[in-house]
Amino acid sequence: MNILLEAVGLNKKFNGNTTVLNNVCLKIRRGGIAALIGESGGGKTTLCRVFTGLEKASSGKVLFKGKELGTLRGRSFDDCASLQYIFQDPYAALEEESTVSSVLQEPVNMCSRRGRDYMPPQEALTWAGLAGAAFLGRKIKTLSGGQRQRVSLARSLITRPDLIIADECTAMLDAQAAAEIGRIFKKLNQKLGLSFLIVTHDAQFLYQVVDYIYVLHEGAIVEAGPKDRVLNIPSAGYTREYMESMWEIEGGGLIEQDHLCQPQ
Ligand SMILES: Nc1ncnc2c1ncn2[C@@H]1O[C@H](COP(=O)(O)OP(=O)(O)OP(=O)(O)O)[C@@H](O)[C@H]1O
Repeated sequence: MNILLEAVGLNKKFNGNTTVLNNVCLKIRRGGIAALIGESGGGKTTLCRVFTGLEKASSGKVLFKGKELGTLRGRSFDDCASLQYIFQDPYAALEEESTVSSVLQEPVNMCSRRGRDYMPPQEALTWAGLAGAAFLGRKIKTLSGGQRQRVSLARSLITRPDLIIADECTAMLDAQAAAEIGRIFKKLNQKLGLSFLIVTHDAQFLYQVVDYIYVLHEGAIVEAGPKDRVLNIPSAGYTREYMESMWEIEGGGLIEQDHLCQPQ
C-alpha cells in the first residue's frame, strides 16, 4: 500500500489541559478519497489543521510521503504545494475585490520562482467546472458560494498537489452545488489520481464520493474502514450512534435528518 499521509500518535491539548486529539494514528493511502466523520467538537478540524501545519501537535508525528512534517513555517514550498487545504467558508477564503485571475496567478508565480511544474489557470478552472475565459476576469465578489468554492479548488490545483484536505467545504453550499463539488472531486481522483481527505457530515457525499472512512470520537479514531463496510456494518458502537443522530437510516440508504420534513 502506498501511504501518502500518516498520523503517528498525534496528541493535541489546548491551554495545556483540554485534550482534543488523543493518540491519533491513521494512514491515508495514495489514490483514495477518504472521509473523516464524527460529532461536532470531536477534533476533526484540529486534526486537519495539524496535518496542514496550521496547528502544532502537542506530541506525535505527521509523515507525508514518508517524511516528517513540522508546522507551516518549517515546511518546504514543495511540501506545502503537495498538500493543499480547502476551507469551509468560501466567502472568507478569497479576497472580495480580487479577480479570479489574480487569485490563481499567485500560486503560478510561486511555482515559477521555485521551478515547480504548475497547472495553467485556465486548465485548473476547467477541472473545477468553471470553463470559459470569462471567469478569469470576474471579481470574487460577483461569484456565488459554489463558484467561489470552485475557485478555491482551482487555486489548490495549480501547484499539482498529491493530496487535498477539504474541511466541510460543502457545508455552506446548497445541495446542488455540494453535489457538483463531489462530482468534481471524483473526476479529479479518477483522471488525475489526486487523493482527498474530506471532513463532512453529508450522507450523500459519503455514499457517492468517498471510498474510505475514519470515525473520530472525542479526539480518538474509533473506527476506520472501506465506506460500504463502515456505513453498513459499523464495528464501533459510536459509529452507529453518530449515524443515527445525524441521519435517518431507511431501506439500506441514509437520509440526512435536516432533509426530512417533520409531520404536522
Ligand atoms: N484554538 C483553540 N483553542 C482552544 N480550544 C480549541 C481551539 N480550537 C479548537 N478548540 C476546541 O477543540 C475542540 C475540537 O474542535 P474542532 O474544531 O477540531 O472540532 P470539529 O470536530 O471540527 O467540530 P465541527 O464538526 O463542529 O467543526 C472543541 O472543543 C474546540 O472548542
